[in-house]
Amino acid sequence: MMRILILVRNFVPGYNQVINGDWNVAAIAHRAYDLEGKTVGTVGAGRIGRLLLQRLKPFNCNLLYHDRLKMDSDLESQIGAKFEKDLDAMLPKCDIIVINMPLTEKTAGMFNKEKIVKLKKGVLIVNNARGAIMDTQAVADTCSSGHIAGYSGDVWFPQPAPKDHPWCYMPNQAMTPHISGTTIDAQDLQTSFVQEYVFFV
Ligand SMILES: NC(=O)c1ccc[n+]([C@@H]2O[C@H](COP(=O)([O-])OP(=O)(O)OC[C@H]3O[C@@H](n4cnc5c(N)ncnc54)[C@H](O)[C@@H]3O)[C@@H](O)[C@H]2O)c1
Repeated sequence: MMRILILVRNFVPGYNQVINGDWNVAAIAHRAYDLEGKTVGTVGAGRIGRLLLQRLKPFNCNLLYHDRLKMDSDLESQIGAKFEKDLDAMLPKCDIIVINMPLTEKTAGMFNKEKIVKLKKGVLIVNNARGAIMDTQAVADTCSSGHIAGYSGDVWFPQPAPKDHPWCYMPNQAMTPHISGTTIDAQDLQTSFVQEYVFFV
């Protein structure tokens, strides 16, 4: 959710302006949008994909999901997302695509140049899942050409990312190291799981 908002509102260049002592609102605003009314599609609607869709609901977006499995209709209507059986049919409808499926033999390199050009020109992509689901160079090239207007995630291939990884240098990226699961709260939770396990063995 945070990564979608960072891309939609063009947050990173604004942050960089403050660091550099600049003040140029127009330079940020010409690429900043409202999330309301945008079409957001998740590729994978398991635990993370569903939680994302639930969090997006109050933003009044048009929500789509592609998964191997359709949700039961009660859950689908509660979440307010429409199932798209055919991924290639969903891709051109989305202003924002979020990757929430596992890395498997089938999904490795799935988002290659051929797939990316099926996306709307100016699409924003958030990859929560695994870096290797994307074709690294295809993402860098299509960010540079402007077909992808913004790319964010914390997953890379390989990890740790080498200093010369193409995603470090491509325009309009909002990448971080792999930090999603390492908040203080998440570490506390992991510690309590380990303590519970040790107590029982
Ligand atoms: N960035 C991070 O720190 C971080 C943290 C947790 C998980 N992850 C990644 O996110 C992924 C999703 O996590 P989750 O907890 O939601 O997993 P999950 O298993 O609950 O959900 C994955 C969903 O993807 C679907 N899926 C599998 N193969 C597919 C395909 N080929 N096409 C379309 N859908 C497909 C499954 O049916 C399932 O609904 C994980 O596999 C993991 O790689 C990343």
